[in-house]
Amino acid sequence: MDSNGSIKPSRVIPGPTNPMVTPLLTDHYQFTMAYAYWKANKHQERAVFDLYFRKNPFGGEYTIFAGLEECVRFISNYKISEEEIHFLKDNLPGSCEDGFFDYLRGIDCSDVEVYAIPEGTVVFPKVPLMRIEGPVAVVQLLETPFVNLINYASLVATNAARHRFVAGKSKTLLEFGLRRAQGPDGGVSASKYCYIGGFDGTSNVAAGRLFGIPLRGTHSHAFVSSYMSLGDISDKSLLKKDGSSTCKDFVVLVQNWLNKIKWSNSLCGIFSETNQSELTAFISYALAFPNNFLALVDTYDVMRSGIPNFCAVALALSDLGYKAVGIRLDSGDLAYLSCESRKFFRCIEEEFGLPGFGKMSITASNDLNEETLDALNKQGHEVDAYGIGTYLVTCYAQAALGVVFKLVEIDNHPRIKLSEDVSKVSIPCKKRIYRLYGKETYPLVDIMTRENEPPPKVGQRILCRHPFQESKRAYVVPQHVEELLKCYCDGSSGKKSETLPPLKDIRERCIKQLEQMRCDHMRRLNPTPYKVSVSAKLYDFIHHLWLNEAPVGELQ
Ligand SMILES: Nc1ncnc2c1ncn2[C@@H]1O[C@H](COP(=O)(O)OP(=O)(O)OP(=O)(O)O)[C@@H](O)[C@H]1O
Ligand SMILES: O=P(O)(O)OC[C@H]1O[C@H](OP(=O)(O)OP(=O)(O)O)[C@H](O)[C@@H]1O
Ligand SMILES: O=C(O)c1cccnc1
Ligand SMILES: [Mg+2]
Repeated sequence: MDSNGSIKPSRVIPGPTNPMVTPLLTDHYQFTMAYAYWKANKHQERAVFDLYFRKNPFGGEYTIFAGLEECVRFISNYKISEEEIHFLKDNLPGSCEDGFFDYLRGIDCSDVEVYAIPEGTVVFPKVPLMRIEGPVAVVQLLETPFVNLINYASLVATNAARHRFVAGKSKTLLEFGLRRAQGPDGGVSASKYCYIGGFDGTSNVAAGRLFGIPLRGTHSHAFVSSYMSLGDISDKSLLKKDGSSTCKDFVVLVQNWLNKIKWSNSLCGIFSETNQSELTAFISYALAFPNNFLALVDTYDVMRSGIPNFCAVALALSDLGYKAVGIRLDSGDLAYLSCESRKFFRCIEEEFGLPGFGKMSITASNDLNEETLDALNKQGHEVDAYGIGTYLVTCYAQAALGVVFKLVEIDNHPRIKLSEDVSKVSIPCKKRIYRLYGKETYPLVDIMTRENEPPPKVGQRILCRHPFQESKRAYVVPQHVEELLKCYCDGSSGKKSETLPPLKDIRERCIKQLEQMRCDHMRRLNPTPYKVSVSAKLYDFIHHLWLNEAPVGELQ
């Protein structure tokens, strides 16, 4: 790592985060195909594969590309162990010759070139996110793990970005999904990629340690209901924040405040007796964390118990020089309850002359998703932070991104995959991708060209064609041209490869990228599709190859 935390290509790149990511984490057919290539002495033919997806998820018109670092870590450490070779021998047809296993033993991916769009970039359908070039048998073995590593990562990062879009820039977003995620890898991956997508923190301690994501959390209903009465508190003393003296009985101080609130001018009549087990839990938590007091206020009754109890403890803490953090609401009408809680806090601020009390932080949770966040915005609310779990990490609204890995060239021969469904026809050739920016600062169109075409130039008009629809085309005079595919693994070609940036930089890139998109691509309802095009030369070539490969039908 250098001083910015970047991993230099000349240094050792660590293995994948998940130790389950090994050469065997692939489909059986990749090994049988590898054997058939080997048997036909075709295994060393140089193949180019594109990894891309066909449709943006969640009914949107953009996707966040994520998972690249794990792919680079995987192939930089690729080695089939002796024990794995034995397993393969036992599990491939007995007719497989020993020479094949010697070949597998020698594979290390050092001859595989990986070009990719930087992780955290906003990307679009059909555009290769990664271009993988190497011996056909080897690249074929990489298909399944690469698709696996990109699919969920990009899906959940996009989901996070969409939640951020609805919540707004100023809100704190916390990922609380570990318990509901699809297994341990789902949980840890969700924390990593939601952070990239714009979340601020996670409750997942393992993810905090692995990736340095800020750890955040409150407490649960079980903590509140585990206390019975004020008698549960044995040590009632609390040292003042400045260390000058100790309050011998913090419980009495809290009780006095509760009484004052109850009979105050502005709050009189809102509540009578609050729940004493809840009050005990809050006091206990404040004694443990006087600097970080945040209370879950909905266990019994938010306005008649949770909020007054919280305020009494916060005011007592304030007497001793501490500043409470705020509350969490986890049920009921979150718009209404957040507004009522805010009113209560403001009354306290005014009544007792405590500047800042009205701004106490309000966190909301409970089955939140894009729709509920949108509904809260429409109704008006006072929530500062959201804790989001199930809908976010399980990608409840869409289960998979549908990433594919298609052969586009072998031994310098461009290849195409045809389909009845035009959207499924692959775009042949080893390609370069450019993002063209217009007069305003936002991107206008992505254009794919053949590898050896001259790149688009600033100020020079270029024809951008829809890859399959003849009539859809436009001239563009770019004000800025960005080549998207960068070299991450040089395949021993000696080309300069990119460093793997730290997670924070990927997150920042993602946030900046989203900010520069034209807003009609981003809106939730009927967003405008972003244009993805090919050069005139590539267009002609696609259709030439298409005609060449498609058999002519015969009508009878
Ligand atoms: N103001 C609101 N507008 C729209 N949806 C809301 C609003 N407030 C909360 N919600 C959502 O409504 C749902 C309420 O869930 P549910 O009907 O299970 O009640 P609950 O509040 O969880 O009750 P309990 O926890 O007492 O069973 C949650 O998905 C929550 O995110
Ligand atoms: O609601 P999610 O978006 O999944 O966010 C995480 C949830 O997990 C916790 O409670 P849990 O759901 O385990 O219990 P509860 O529903 O009984 O509060 C927390 O209180 C949140 O409600
Ligand atoms: O810290 C929290 O409040 C939390 C963590 C995980 C799930 N639900 C809530
Ligand atoms: Mg819940």
